[in-house]
Amino acid sequence: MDANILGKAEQWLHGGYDAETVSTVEKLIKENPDEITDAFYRNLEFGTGGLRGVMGVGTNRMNKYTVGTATQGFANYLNKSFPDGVKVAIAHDSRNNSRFFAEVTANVMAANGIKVYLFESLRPTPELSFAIRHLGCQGGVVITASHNPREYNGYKAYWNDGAQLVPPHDKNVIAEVEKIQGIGEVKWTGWGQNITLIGKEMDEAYLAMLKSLSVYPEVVAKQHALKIVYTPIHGTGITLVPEILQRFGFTNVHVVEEQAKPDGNFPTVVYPNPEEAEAMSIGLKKAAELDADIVLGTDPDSDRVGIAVKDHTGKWILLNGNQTAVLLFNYIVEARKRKGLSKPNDYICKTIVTSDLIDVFAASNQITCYNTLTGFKWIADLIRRKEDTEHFVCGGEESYGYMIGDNVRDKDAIASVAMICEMAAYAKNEGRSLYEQLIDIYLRYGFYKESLISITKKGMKGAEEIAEMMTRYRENPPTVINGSKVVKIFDYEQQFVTTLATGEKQQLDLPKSNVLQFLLEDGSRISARPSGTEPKIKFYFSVHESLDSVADVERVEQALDAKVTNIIHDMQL
Ligand SMILES: O=P([O-])(O)O[C@H]1O[C@H](COP(=O)(O)O)[C@@H](O)[C@H](O)[C@H]1O
Ligand SMILES: [Mg+2]
Repeated sequence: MDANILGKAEQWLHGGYDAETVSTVEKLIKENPDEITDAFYRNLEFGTGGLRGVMGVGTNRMNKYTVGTATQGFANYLNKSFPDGVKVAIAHDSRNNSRFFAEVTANVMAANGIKVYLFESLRPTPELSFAIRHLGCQGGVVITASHNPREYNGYKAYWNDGAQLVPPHDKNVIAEVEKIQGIGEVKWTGWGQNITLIGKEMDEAYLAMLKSLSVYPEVVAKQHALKIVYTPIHGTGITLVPEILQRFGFTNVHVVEEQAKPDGNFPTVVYPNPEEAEAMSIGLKKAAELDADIVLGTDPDSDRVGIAVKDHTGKWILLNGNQTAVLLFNYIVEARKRKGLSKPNDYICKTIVTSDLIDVFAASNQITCYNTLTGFKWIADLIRRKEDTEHFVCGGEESYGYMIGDNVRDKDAIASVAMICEMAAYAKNEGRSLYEQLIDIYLRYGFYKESLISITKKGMKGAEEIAEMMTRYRENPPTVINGSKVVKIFDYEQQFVTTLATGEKQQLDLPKSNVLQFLLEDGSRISARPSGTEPKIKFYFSVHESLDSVADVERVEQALDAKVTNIIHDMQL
């Protein structure tokens, strides 16, 4: 075992750690050097969605000590940044230990003289973002590892605009954390001082804001019986999704009972992630039994939502995040036009790994579409930078996250569920399904097909392998993929795009990030990046063709599927 790592682990044998932690570390040092290596080789770092790690002992794990130390660092930074006084809001999801970590966080913040608003029980992440703005807080925290597997937990940290920390704040918080010499420097106990429990009143304010997003309440009133199946997948969605659907006017909502109870063991699923077909399977079964119109599932902290609809043959299909995003954007942009609400400085926003179809849609509708790095914090950052000059309409990304309006500065599955159901009701009222609506979008702008491959590589060794894969692609990029020439390479780490035919390099106007994209002559786009939330490398594929008639859907779809298969083969994945 590396002597440095062992040294770090041995520090946990003294210095005030509790007896159970000490004996666990002792045992692991003797019996499981691999686990000690992974648990201590680094400190938890801010990734795409905050700190995230497996729960257990160690500096690279989620436990009372890493949560407390992170909070002490965050508190120090907040106190320095806002010398006139600091207020924070704290929430948590349904994961094991989430309440405990939320209370640790509240204690440490309060002990540092910070006024704390702690949600009395589990709540969706977007409500926390809303609460920060509503209460005029300078910061906030949600204890959640979102859709990660059950052994994980995490720490989403927010700034005063209700958005997750972006540079320089994330780096500055980490710098403060690194100054902390030992757990003795953490002020652990602030209970009784400065902690106010919040709940019902905040729910009411948030629900009222959500209700104001509705564009066609009169259509929902007509189509109130739209048959909706909803699963919270054992997460926080149960606290507000049925309520907002009722307030929007829907009367035929069926919650998947087997997955209604919040439970950090997520007993009915392998991964509590609506991106996984398996997590949606009980909902789909129920929908088939009921002959429902739509199925929706939210992740444990209710910031992402997956949906399923029926195709033209009546078969249930799961839509991916790109498809849902384009449907939703199309609905909102068209509705704004029809109602005369559009403004010349309206814009929409998505991430660089989200379908180019949205750029095409935006250009055809004379609305600006901005692209940011992966991570909703970057969309929120853009909104803040443009809030005095441009008007944000909606944003979204391929990983099942969407945001409507800017009252919440993180993706919001509560708002999304309500608006997706309103969109389905609107389509139904026009005598069409969401599937038909999607095909119509393809007819207008092109048939785009996206798919994602994630390769899991765990631990220190896995992280090194992922870094090596990225270096290989960077140093030895493919020149032809599936018979189509690579025409441009976007390297977001080096911050330039190279046109291969001329060798010309152009600057990319985004912060540095380890992402590579290959654009092919036929318009296909392949992106590669290490995940910032899980030990994975992700490859995104996007291919497209024009679609001339509904009768062609099957043929074009097969051709696009074949294209993706060939690309994956040529990339040797
Ligand atoms: O995990 P969540 O739902 O909090 O969401 C977070 O992580 C997702 C996955 O990130 P990565 O591809 O780096 O794993 C991002 O797409 C998302 O924008 C971010 O807010
Ligand atoms: Mg989530």
